[in-house]
Amino acid sequence: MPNILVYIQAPAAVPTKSQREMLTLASRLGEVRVVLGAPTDETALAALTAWGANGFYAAGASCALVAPDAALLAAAAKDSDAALVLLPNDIQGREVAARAGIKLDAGVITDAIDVDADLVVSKTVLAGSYTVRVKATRGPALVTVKPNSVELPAGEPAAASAAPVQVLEFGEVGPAATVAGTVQRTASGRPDLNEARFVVAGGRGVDGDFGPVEDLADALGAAIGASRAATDAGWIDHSAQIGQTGKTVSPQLYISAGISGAIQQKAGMQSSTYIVAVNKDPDAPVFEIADLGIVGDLATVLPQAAAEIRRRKG
Ligand SMILES: Cc1cc2nc3c(=O)[nH]c(=O)nc-3n(C[C@H](O)[C@H](O)[C@H](O)COP(=O)(O)OP(=O)(O)OC[C@H]3O[C@@H](n4cnc5c(N)ncnc54)[C@H](O)[C@@H]3O)c2cc1C
Repeated sequence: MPNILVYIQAPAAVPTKSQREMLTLASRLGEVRVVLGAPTDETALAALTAWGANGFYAAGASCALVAPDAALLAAAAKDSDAALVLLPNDIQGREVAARAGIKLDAGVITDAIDVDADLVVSKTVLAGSYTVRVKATRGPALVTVKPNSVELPAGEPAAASAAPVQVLEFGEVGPAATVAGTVQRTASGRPDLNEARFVVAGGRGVDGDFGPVEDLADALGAAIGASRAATDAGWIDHSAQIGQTGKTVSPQLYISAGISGAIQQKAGMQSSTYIVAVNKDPDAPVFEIADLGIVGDLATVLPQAAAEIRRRKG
């Protein structure tokens, strides 16, 4: 059985969905060890063990920055003779993969949606228009996995006591930077946009009022996204931007409201499983990729949808 490493950037008492997906995928393929990107406690270690970790690698000194995390990951890959390393497909995961790839002279594959038993990786390319199968020709393959790609087992895993932690020393990693303080972001109560199963996104068509988008998102339990026109207008924070210069999401359901469907917007959402578009212009390009298109005013359509969802939920 090959040794597989999973990089867990921020371990917590309840692993995030994308962390659980990486652990589920890794457990299918081999013997799993987790590389801890930040110091943590017994509760988080026990939760990760329940999801399949057989051991942990931690840094002698505090990590949480890309340079030391990449050094720790490379040291762990050498120590475990790993055949595969899974990382999140976000900015930090990709950067750690790239830096560790250079240290290990190993192949880096991003945007993965699956890995088979021969460690052949399926990944989406060209804004989700194609799926290709690729294999690293050198080194442990460093693979960043897109959220919502791996089906989780039904129910919670049985509780487990924390697997052992091995502390690795890897010397100076410079440039000299350290975390001077940490402030946790105030939780919005909505799912994280990167890994949400449902996303409702608004564009210039909301005309400054994200109320209907927020209301539908809350009825569905969805995250909120936006086009660049909406974030540039200051109607919503830039962290909500989806597209070529924003986030890439692939939820099971993406509801696009008042967004024309420019190529740069499609680049961030085209691989969503089911796309619903609401636009008052029947010729809007977004309808070309929509599974369900609704021609209408979002200020009318979205509240109706939210009310019907709430009625059905009881
Ligand atoms: C290098 C580069 C990078 C870019 N990166 C991104 C990116 O990451 N993400 C991104 O989104 N864009 C990006 N853009 C911008 C992109 O080209 C578009 O300009 C942008 O996506 C348009 O946003 P929009 O669809 O909200 O606005 P518009 O194109 O103005 O479309 C608004 C739509 O709302 C509809 N509408 C209006 N009122 C209503 C209503 N009441 N009800 C229903 N529908 C209504 C209209 O019919 C129209 O189709 C980038 C551009 C460049 C050049």
